[in-house]
Order: sequence, then C-alpha cells, then structure tokens
Amino acid sequence: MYDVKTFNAIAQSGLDTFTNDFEINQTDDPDAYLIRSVNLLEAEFPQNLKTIVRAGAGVNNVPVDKATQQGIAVFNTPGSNANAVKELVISLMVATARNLFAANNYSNEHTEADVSQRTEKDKTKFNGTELAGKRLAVIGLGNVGSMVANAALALGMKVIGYDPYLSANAAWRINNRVKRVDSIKKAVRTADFVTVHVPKNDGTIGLIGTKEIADMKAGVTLFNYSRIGIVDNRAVVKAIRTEKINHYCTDFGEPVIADSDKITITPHIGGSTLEAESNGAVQGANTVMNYLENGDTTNCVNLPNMQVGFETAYRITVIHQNVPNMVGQISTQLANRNINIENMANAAKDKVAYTIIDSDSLNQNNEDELISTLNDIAEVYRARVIKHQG
Ligand SMILES: NC(=O)c1ccc[n+]([C@@H]2O[C@H](COP(=O)([O-])OP(=O)(O)OC[C@H]3O[C@@H](n4cnc5c(N)ncnc54)[C@H](O)[C@@H]3O)[C@@H](O)[C@H]2O)c1
Ligand SMILES: O=C(O)CC[C@@H](O)C(=O)O
Repeated sequence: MYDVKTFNAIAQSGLDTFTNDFEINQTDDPDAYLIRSVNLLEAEFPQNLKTIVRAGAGVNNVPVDKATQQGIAVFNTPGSNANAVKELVISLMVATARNLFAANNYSNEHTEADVSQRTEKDKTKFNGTELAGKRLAVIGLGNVGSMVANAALALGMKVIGYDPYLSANAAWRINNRVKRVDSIKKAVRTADFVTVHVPKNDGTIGLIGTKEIADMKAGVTLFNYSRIGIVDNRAVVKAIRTEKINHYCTDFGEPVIADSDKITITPHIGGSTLEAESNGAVQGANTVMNYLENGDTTNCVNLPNMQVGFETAYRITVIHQNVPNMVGQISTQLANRNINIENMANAAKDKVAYTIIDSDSLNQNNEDELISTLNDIAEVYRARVIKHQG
C-alpha cells in the first residue's frame, strides 16, 4: 500500500483515479505528495517520500534541487490547464479592448429611471477597439503560449512569438502563421498586446522590466498569467503613469499594483476551471501511480524521462549522479549477489542520471541488504525495489 499526501484541493476525479493500492492522507511519512500551489520551498521532506507531483504547470513552489539530492522525483502535469489560461487571457484581451470593467462600473453606478438618455451620451467614453487586425506578442510558446497564439490568429490578430528554448514537439503545435522572432525587443516593438507564458526561474525573474517596457509601443496592454516577479510590477506602475502601458492584467496581486483602474488583478485563477482541475488531478494521480509502481519518469522535471516496459518480477531503480562508472558499480553489486539482469536502461539529464534494472532473480531475502548497499554508494541519491503488480 502506498500513501499519498495532498496539501491543496485536488479534484475528486483525480482522487478517484487511484487504485486500491493507494490511500490518501493516512500517514505522516507518505510515499508521494500530490500538490497544487502549496509553498514547499522551506519544507523538510519525510524519509519515505519518493515523488512530488504538481497538478499543474509551475514547479517554482518546489525546491527541485533539494528534492533531487534526496532522491525525490518531481513531476508536473504539462498542458492540463493550458486551455483554461488561454480562455482567461483571451477574455481579458476582449474585456480591456472594449473597456468592459469600466462600462460595467458605470452601469452599476447609474441606475436612475431616465438612464437611457444619459447612457446614449456617456457611452462614447467606453468606445473600444477590436482585436482583429491588432498585433499580439506572445513571450513563451509552450502549452499556454501556443494556445493563446493560435486562438489570437483565429480572432484575426497578427501574432509574433518569442521562445528561444522551444522544444521540437511544442513547435508542431504552433500555427505557421505565428511569426517567430529571436528577441523580446523584436516581438514587442509593434505589439498592441503583450502576453507572457514562461516558467518562473532564475532566467525569467524580471524578464519584462523597464527596458523591455521601453521597447513596447505606447498604449500597449500587458498580461502576466505566468508568475509574480516575471513582470516587474514597479516598472509597470511607472509605465502606466506615463501612458506607455494602457492596461495591465495579472493573476498575481501585490500592494504596489493595487487600486488602479488601469490594472486588473485576478486571484491566481488562470487554471481554476472544473475541467483544468480535473485534468491536472487525473494526470497527477496517474503520474504518481506510474512512478511508484513502474518507475516511469514521463514528465519528470529533475530526472531523464524514461518509459521501460516492466515484464520481470522485480525492478530496481537508482537515481544517481551523472558520473562515470555508476552502472559498473551498481551491476557489480548485483553480480556479487548472483542476481541476473534481464534488462537494463540508463539515461541522464544534466547532472542527474536514472538507471532501471529488471530482474527475476532478486528475492525478499536479498532485497533490503542490496538496496542498503546501493544507497551507501556516495553518488547514489536513492535506490529502490519495485515488485511487479499482479
Ligand atoms: N495563472 C495560472 O493559474 C497558471 C496556469 C498554468 C500555468 N501558469 C504559469 O505559466 C507558465 C507557463 O505554462 P505552460 O503550461 O505554457 O508551460 P510550458 O513549459 O509548456 O511552456 C513554457 C515555455 O516557456 C519557454 N521559455 C522558458 N524560458 C523562456 C524565456 N526566457 N523566454 C521565452 N520563453 C521561455 C519554454 O521554452 C516553454 O516553451 C507555468 O510555468 C506557470 O508558471 C500559470
Ligand atoms: O493549482 C492552481 O490552481 C494553479 C496552477 C497554475 O499556477 C500552474 O502553474 O499550473
């Protein structure tokens, strides 16, 4: 039996996905965390914890390097909420272009009986613009950015994209009418709307600041539905004062941007739809089960992604440093115990490697001692044995 700890509301459809071999929130030493936005950056991890699965895209709330050092595999559920973010960003583009929030406030303030005459005079204040024919710059063309770009094209916009790290797979998703450029400056300089869809990491904090805003067209509308800090909110406030930025929409409020009718703040609801929460929870539950029961690392962010068919009675998985002679050291320990290797796979991602060894000749008598010996190898972060189900 495996135990899974949840810290946030995980959709019931996800919890229902777990088989009877999994229980939820039953111990203080779980095998897996299935989380959303809980901040684990200062957390101490229990000894038994083998995986942290983020139902959602951003893993900036997880100390990934620390998890790696402790042999904990970290996953996300890419794309599970991308459509929800796309719809929210597109709706806010329409809402800001048509001054919907100000128009709604006006209508709520003027409820007198003869309002219709006044309305006809006042409505010119809320004249808007259409999206068709306008230019949108999309910074980051992954799961969310590619969907926003394609939807904007369908609305008749001209779309310019910037993403220097775009994977080949992601590139297939992008309509070939999205013009790709090689700098933020080239992307934003003619754009009426700029939207940012990148992960938060050391390379993206302050990605859009004073300099990038200076490169934008006067009157631009800017969106940050990625994470707080990727857009420099102080620079935004200054640019709103000089009318360089016409409107700013973000999912991440902080005092410096409060109380401006030129700023629309939503409370981190980009992925908050029934569909997205269900997608993330179901995908997350399957990820937990696949890793704990098979050692599968699809969508792992700190280990190489490996899927190896599991046909033998036992599987030994080892997370270790990506240094010479690791496979040699591991297989020597198996040979010393007369354990035959039926199948072996190894791959590396940056400084970390993952080895999967399948065997029929391991047994309960030598399992604990073998794992303890493998874990004692200085460069090994975690070795474990998985018994074939069924
Ligand atoms: N508001 C919300 O509720 C919500 C929901 C989903 C995602 N997000 C945030 O949005 C981010 C993006 O989500 P996604 O699903 O599209 O992720 P993704 O990983 O599919 O795409 C991110 C893209 O950003 C690109 N990128 C990385 N660094 C870049 C840089 N310096 N300049 C330009 N592009 C860069 C990557 O190459 C990748 O293609 C997430 O990491 C998360 O922080 C927020
Ligand atoms: O869990 C959420 O509600 C937010 C998810 C979102 O920020 C993400 O990174 O996927």
